[in-house]
Amino acid sequence: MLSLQEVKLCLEDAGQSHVLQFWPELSKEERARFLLELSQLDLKGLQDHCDGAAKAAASPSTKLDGNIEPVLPEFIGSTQKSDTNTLASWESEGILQISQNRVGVLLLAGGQGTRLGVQYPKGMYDVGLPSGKTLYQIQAERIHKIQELADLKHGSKCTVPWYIMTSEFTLDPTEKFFKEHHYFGLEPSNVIMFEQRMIPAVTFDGKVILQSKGKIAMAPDGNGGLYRALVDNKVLEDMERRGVEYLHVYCVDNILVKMADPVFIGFCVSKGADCGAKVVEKRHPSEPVGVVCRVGGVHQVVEYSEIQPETAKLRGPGGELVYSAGNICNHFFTRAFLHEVAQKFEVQLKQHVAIKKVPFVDGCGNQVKPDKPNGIKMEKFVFDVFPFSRNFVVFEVVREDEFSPLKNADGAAMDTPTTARASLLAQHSRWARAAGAALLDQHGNTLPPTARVTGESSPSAQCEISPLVSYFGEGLERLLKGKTLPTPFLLDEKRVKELQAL
Ligand SMILES: CC(=O)N[C@H]1[C@@H](OP(=O)(O)OP(=O)(O)OC[C@H]2O[C@@H](n3ccc(=O)[nH]c3=O)[C@H](O)[C@@H]2O)O[C@H](CO)[C@@H](O)[C@@H]1O
Repeated sequence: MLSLQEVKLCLEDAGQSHVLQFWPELSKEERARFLLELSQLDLKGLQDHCDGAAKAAASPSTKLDGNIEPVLPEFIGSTQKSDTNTLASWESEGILQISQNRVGVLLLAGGQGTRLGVQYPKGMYDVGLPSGKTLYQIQAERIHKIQELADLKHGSKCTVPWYIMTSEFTLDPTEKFFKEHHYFGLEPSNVIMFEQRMIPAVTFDGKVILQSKGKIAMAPDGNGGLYRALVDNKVLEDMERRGVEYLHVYCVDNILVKMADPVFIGFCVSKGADCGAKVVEKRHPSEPVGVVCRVGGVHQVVEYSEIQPETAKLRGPGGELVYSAGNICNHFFTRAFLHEVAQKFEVQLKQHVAIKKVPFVDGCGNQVKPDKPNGIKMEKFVFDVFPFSRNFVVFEVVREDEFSPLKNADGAAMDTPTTARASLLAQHSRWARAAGAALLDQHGNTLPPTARVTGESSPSAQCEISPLVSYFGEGLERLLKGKTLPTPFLLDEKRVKELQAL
């Protein structure tokens, strides 16, 4: 730990002496805590960080759109446009890799979930399913199931390790939650939590913001902080020790996420890709999803906050959006590629500017909750490594099967607890019907097949199938064929036993 004198000098050099302006007022404990926090900061790089943030916020964002082109078809695989044999071969390849312990999953869970408006990590959210399961539980159970499917097919006893990137905001509650729930039946040593770095928020004139008299306002360094965090926490070494060659990286809030999706993994492995992204067709030009495209001939994602509206609105001859490859934050990486990124490219990753309302303490020591944006947070994005890939592929999937994110609180038009719940129940109703079941409403009337859920509508049937019973609709026919099922219907392991006993 640095001494107060050393910290003082560094802050002076960085033009940030105001950080210690309330030092005389702090208690002994507060001083010790603050000094520790300041010692852990990159004080040498502080001036560059502050100047860079102020400059980036002041300059208009670089307009990429002149150079933008869609991804060429030869780089795109698709679940909808491929025949059953091809899909089956990708799935087999993925399952084989999983059975050989070569696949891991990595959850990006360091975000603050501001839009959803909860004070706890988003993964702990319960969207109101009949089972009451949280996003974390659903994800854990899908890991269980995919391991089981691989073991059944190959006679293995495999593990899909679950790496979870948290931040100062999410680590403690996430750890506690997993402990309280006994890691949802997973082996704790196969659930590896690690923390991303935090960086100071800065005012428009390049000054570090004090959140309180003895604390700097810090924010996670964006989900692209992953690459530094992999090194800081020796995650790549852990992957190597376990023999994990392929990683499925995903964001926390998509209730339909297919953990270690064997079809996606199999597709990427068959193509010899080092990096891949799953996409869905964008619904409308202003949908808040990034667009996978090429800029100056190089694959990358142009984030929804950075694309020009005129570009987003462009349509092809058939009326389809030209930039329709909507990023769903589900990425494939080889360990070798991640290693190269960590060694060579991490420092080159672009910094994105987010202008936010950051609570602060003013010069007189008053706590202020600003009503308009006052601070700059710099973030790196997880997909900004795509340009460094030598063999990048895109995998197009069906929205109804794979993407329904939880971003906003109920009341918003889309991506809410209600729409997430509706998407999952509609998918499970489709599975039950495809397996040959009829679903009945409370009055005993047969419910019509669920319309394609657009996110806004409610499904007609409350049918939930535990991931411990089925991962993607498989294995249901022997249980449900010819059955008439009153809803709400919850197919969990207990119910399976009852059905088998009939
Ligand atoms: C930068 C990025 O990936 N943007 C994608 C993200 O946008 P979106 O703006 O929705 O991204 P979020 O803020 O939800 O973050 C995505 C994920 O990254 C995690 N996180 C975020 C910040 C951080 O410092 N640390 C961290 O781990 C979050 O916990 C979350 O799991 O998802 C959309 C799909 O739903 C995509 O269309 C966007 O292109």
